[in-house]
Amino acid sequence: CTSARADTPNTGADRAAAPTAGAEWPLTGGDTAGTWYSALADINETNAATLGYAWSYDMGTERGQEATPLVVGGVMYTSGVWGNVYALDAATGALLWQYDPEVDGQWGRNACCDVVNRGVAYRDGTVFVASEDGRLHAIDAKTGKARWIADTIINHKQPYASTGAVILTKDAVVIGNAGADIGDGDLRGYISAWDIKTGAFKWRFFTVPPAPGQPFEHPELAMAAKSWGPNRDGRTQNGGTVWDGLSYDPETDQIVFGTGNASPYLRSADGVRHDDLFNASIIAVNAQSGRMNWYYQTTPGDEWDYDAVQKFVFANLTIAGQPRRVVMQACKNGFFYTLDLKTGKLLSADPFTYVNWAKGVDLATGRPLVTEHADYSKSPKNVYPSWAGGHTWNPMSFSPQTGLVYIPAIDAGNVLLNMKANGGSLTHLEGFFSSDGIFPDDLYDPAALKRVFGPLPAKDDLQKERPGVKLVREVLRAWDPVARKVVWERVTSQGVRGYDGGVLSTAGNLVFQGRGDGSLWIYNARTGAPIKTIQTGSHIMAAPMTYKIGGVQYVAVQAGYGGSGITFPIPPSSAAYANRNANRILVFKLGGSAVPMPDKRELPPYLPPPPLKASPALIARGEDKFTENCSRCHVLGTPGVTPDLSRLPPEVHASFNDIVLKGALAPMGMARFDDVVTKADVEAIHAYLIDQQRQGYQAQQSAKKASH
Ligand SMILES: O=C(O)c1cc(C(=O)O)c2c(n1)C(=O)C(=O)c1cc(C(=O)O)[nH]c1-2
Ligand SMILES: [Ca+2]
Repeated sequence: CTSARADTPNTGADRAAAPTAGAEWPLTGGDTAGTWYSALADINETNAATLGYAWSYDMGTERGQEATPLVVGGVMYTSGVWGNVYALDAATGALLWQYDPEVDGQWGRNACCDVVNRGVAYRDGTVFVASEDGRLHAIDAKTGKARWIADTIINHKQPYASTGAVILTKDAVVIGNAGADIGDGDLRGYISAWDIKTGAFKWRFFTVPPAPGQPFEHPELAMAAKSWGPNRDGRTQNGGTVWDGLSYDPETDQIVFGTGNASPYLRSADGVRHDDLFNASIIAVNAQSGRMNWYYQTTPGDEWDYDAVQKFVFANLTIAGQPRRVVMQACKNGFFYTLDLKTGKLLSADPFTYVNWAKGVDLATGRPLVTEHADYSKSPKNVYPSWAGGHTWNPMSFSPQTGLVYIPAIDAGNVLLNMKANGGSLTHLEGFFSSDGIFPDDLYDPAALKRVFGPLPAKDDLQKERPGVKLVREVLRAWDPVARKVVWERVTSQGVRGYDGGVLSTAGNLVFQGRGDGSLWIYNARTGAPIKTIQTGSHIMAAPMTYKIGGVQYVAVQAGYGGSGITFPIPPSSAAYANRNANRILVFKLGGSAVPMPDKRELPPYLPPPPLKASPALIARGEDKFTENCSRCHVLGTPGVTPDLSRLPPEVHASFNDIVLKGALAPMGMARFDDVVTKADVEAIHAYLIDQQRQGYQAQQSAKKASH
């Protein structure tokens, strides 16, 4: 079902490691090789300039959209926030059905980076999705009704979530999960396999060993346990979540996946950085047994949130004169890895973006040559890449036609600090443990951060490392995996993070990528010359895909801002700053029209704040507690993905304690926090918010007066 259609040229398919997507797009990544490449060439470099709007579908939500839709049998299947599934007529956009997994809003807290979902899987009339709460749903593709549901989470007290796309092996559905950045570091990452027909449990592979003294669930963990050093407590020192990048290679019957960071980041009890297997590793397991075939650790003793979960691409490459079937990854840690798919042998590891945490990778040992600069335990360091990664979940694309990999790279460092040692008022930050990683972007203001985080380096000093290059930017890079170098590149945003999109390439010699500013760019795949730009008015983070129905080739992409960007104010450059953050599926065709713009964003006015009698000390404590527990999702005084808490209406003020401590708004996704904040904390947070509202209200009233 994944073969290219006869009416489409497929010039480079000999270099692909799996049948290429054509009229249909049956897997999230287009094919089992995960190339995000299509053999369709009706839209090509000679006519792409006439590409325009065909149809769109408003998904009814306003958060991050990260999935790539599938098209099978004329129907588009895709997922949105919480794991909602949509089935649409792929020619018209008419909704056939929508499936709501009915996730308890309390689970929203477990998602470090928004309640996103990265896609569905399809086989023989059934659609599979992982909902945000880690349940696996098999849905009848005709009716949209559940066939079976399996709860894949082993411990509901720990902050597990699931955001990645599931994969299908010959007879199983395989699911990963998330949560290695939050809580106190108590959860263990794992993947699990479930019978594709019945949903019955088959096997589970843990990525880190159990606590010392506990029995190993499978033999690989005995070896992993030896790499943790003598002082691991095992209760809080874990990690290794598989939150994206699950791949299945039918030829070797292997599942290839990456594991997330170790948690917490700074956890060494004896001052020594231990490897801590299998954190930040690439692993291949036998799809039948779940037993490990090989592993390669990208970032031993990961202290930088360098999850190795970025999506994999399988390809046939000639390396050093030898034909090889390889697995490639542009890792969060800034290195582009090429490994032999069968054996896991490391073939190359080269920086595809600016890197200063390691000097390189020793190909003989496979180990990175970690620099002193990477050690932020004693003083803050601007470490490249940032915790967001040199490349993250946004799909890269491999064109077997050009032999190039198109990487949406994040060329940014982050000021990492040990909060316990830096003299700030805060020593713990939810989502970062006792570290923090601050982007030195155009808005970076060390003076404003000093009370809470302690002294931080001045921007001018950081700039000296790379004069003339913005400290935060995003760059689309065409990477030659054989010559191991950049062939062309385009800066897609700079100054502040653009949260630009994933990539699609096609046999029409085209590369498609959306940007945070709402534009969809189409490039010549060989040269990088821009062919066409379409303004959509919607922030695009996800990757486009393409399909053909009734003789017409379409390009589709999901739009919506959120993901890890939920933590920060929406950047003024984002389309979601000027316009409503409408979650839309946007579809294009040759000769199409202009895209209808979403409504303009309207900020609610500041209402008069409730009376406040609070000491400056209480307000400062409120700022600390807000930063520690609330700022992962909420912003103040500026557009955000979730409500701006400096503009609360009277009814929210009246029930503030019940919302935070009793979950009064849990059905809307605002979880209760009574296990981490006390009533006194909530009073302090509320005082801080009222004070923020007072400042906003006063500024608004003076502006009104001035304009009269
Ligand atoms: O370690 C983890 O469990 C985990 C999970 C997730 C996630 O599930 O979205 C992200 C991260 N880490 C992470 O480090 C990260 O930068 C990130 C960005 C995003 C996103 O969707 O934009 N998710 C995640
Ligand atoms: Ca992580």
